[in-house]
This record gives sequence, C-alpha cells and structure tokens, in this order.
Amino acid sequence: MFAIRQATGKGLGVFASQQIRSGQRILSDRALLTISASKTDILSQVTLLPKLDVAALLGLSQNPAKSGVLSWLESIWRSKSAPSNTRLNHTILNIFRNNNFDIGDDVRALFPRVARLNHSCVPNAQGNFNRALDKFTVHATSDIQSGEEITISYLDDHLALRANRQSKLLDNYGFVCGCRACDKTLPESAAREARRAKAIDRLEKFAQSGPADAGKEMDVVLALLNAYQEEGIRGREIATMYMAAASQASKLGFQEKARELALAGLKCEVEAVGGDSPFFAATEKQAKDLGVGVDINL
Ligand SMILES: C[S@@+](CC[C@H](N)C(=O)[O-])C[C@H]1O[C@@H](n2cnc3c(N)ncnc32)[C@H](O)[C@@H]1O
Repeated sequence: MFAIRQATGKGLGVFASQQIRSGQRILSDRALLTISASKTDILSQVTLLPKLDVAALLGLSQNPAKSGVLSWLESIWRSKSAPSNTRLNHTILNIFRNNNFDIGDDVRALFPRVARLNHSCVPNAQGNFNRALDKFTVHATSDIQSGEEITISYLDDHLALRANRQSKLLDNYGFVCGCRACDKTLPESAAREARRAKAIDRLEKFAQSGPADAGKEMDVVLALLNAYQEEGIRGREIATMYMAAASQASKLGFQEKARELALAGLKCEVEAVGGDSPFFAATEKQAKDLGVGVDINL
C-alpha cells in the first residue's frame, strides 16, 4: 500500500503505492523501544535490544537542530546517563528525540516505519497508539492518490498560525516546513492564514467572555469545526469537538442535532483510529451516554 523512499528536501518519506481511501488503515507498527519517564533511561534500554533492533534504530533520521530539546528527555539524559559523552550515545539520544511519539501515561516510543512519516500542517493521515493492539496505527484522514506522500502532523495545535507552527517545528525538529499551508507562494495561502486567525480570535474572545452557557459553547465549537473543515483537517481532535457539540446540543434539548453531531464525531473517530481502538469504544460510549445511540457501519 505504501513505499518508503526519498522525499525531496525531507530525507526519506512514505508514499502511497495505490489509491488509499479516507479511513483506511495504512500501517500498524510495534514499538522498537519504549521509554517511561519515571522508570528508565534511553541508553540502558538500548543496550538490552537485539542487535537487529539497534541497527534499525541507528538507521533512523537525526535531528540537525542544535537547540532542539525535549526537556523531559533532557532531564533523563542528565540524571541517569553515564558515560554521557560518547558519540554513539549522543547519536542514540538524537535519534530518539527526532522520532519518538508520546503514547500516553508518560511513555514515549519509537516505531520503525511510523518514524519515516514526514510532517504536514494539512496532513492526509493521522497516527494514534492502539492500546488493544499494542501498536501505533496510521489511518488516512482523506483520500490519498497513488504516488502522493503520506503525511501526519507533528503538532498538537492543528489550527495554529504559520509563525507559531514554524517556530515549534524548527525548535523541536530543526526543519522549516514547506507544506501547502506553509507555502506563502500559493494563491490560497493568505486566505488560509486569515481563516485560522479568525477562528483563533473567536476562541480567545470566547475564553475571555466569562461564564458560558451551552448555546454559546455550541456555537463556538461549531465555528471551530467549520474552520477545521475549511482547512481540510480531520482526525481525533475533530471527533472530540463533534462530541462536545453533541453534548451541548443535547443539553439544549436539540436531540436530532445531537444525534447528527455524534454520528459525525463517531465517523471521524473511526476513520482516524479504526473500529478496534479503545478510543473508538470510548466515543461510542459517550454517544450512548448522551442518549443518542447511533449505529455506524464499520
Ligand atoms: C520523524 S522523521 C521523518 C522521516 C525522515 N524524513 C527520515 O528520513 O527518516 C522527522 C524528520 O524528517 C524531516 N521532515 C519531516 N517533515 C518535514 C517537512 N515538512 N519539511 C522538511 N523536513 C521534514 C526533518 O528532518 C525531521 O527532523
């Protein structure tokens, strides 16, 4: 379904080798290495790995940024690593920083194929850890054409403005993003940023406007959802927003609207994580608790 090859200006990348439909699972990867913040350090963990896994780890990309620091990792490095100044140790730490994913409960992990996915601020796929499978899965969040690069977002705030996104990517990964949303030469670029700025402004005004009622909250979530849709961004965050809007609609007594929003939330969730994910089960339960049990064809 995909091939790993050179992506101009980005090192290696993952490319669709056939058409992939939105919601399709592209890959699921078992961790090469997992690090828990409280229990262990990276270097001693690596010494326990089979040789083939060490070779796979050392084949992953390094972060060229000098200042790129994940403070959590830095503290583990400083407090527990010894000897700390060999070239190999620095390489391992650098690779871990550049490729790890937060999988919840203060655990970070390296996944060999997932680590080849490049970033886009308007990604066409999303990665999530599936606790039931003990694997990191990647799902298409829009239709992907054969030959197209498969991308995910490395950022938490998907609606952030360009300057904000770029400084985070530069600090943490050492690259200047040239994705569609960051490319200032594209005709739609200014309109995109203006739409994002408007949505952020609306959210900030809402946050400052004192106690909110369900009606105001629903309006602001619907406006945000609209902004995400206009940007072509889908995934779990959007599913969460749909469920929040469904909850407000239900509080206001608009059961039909609540049902419609919950169905949209469930669809978005299942497309991003798959029907076998505990995240999806939790969202299904949320819909049931709202009294808007919806059946969705998996
Ligand atoms: C997790 S790795 C992704 C795979 C990597 N390209 C490789 O060759 O293995 C992250 C690194 O890929 C590169 N990268 C990812 N997204 C990029 C983008 N949008 N623009 C430029 N470089 C990017 C950066 O060097 C970043 O530090």
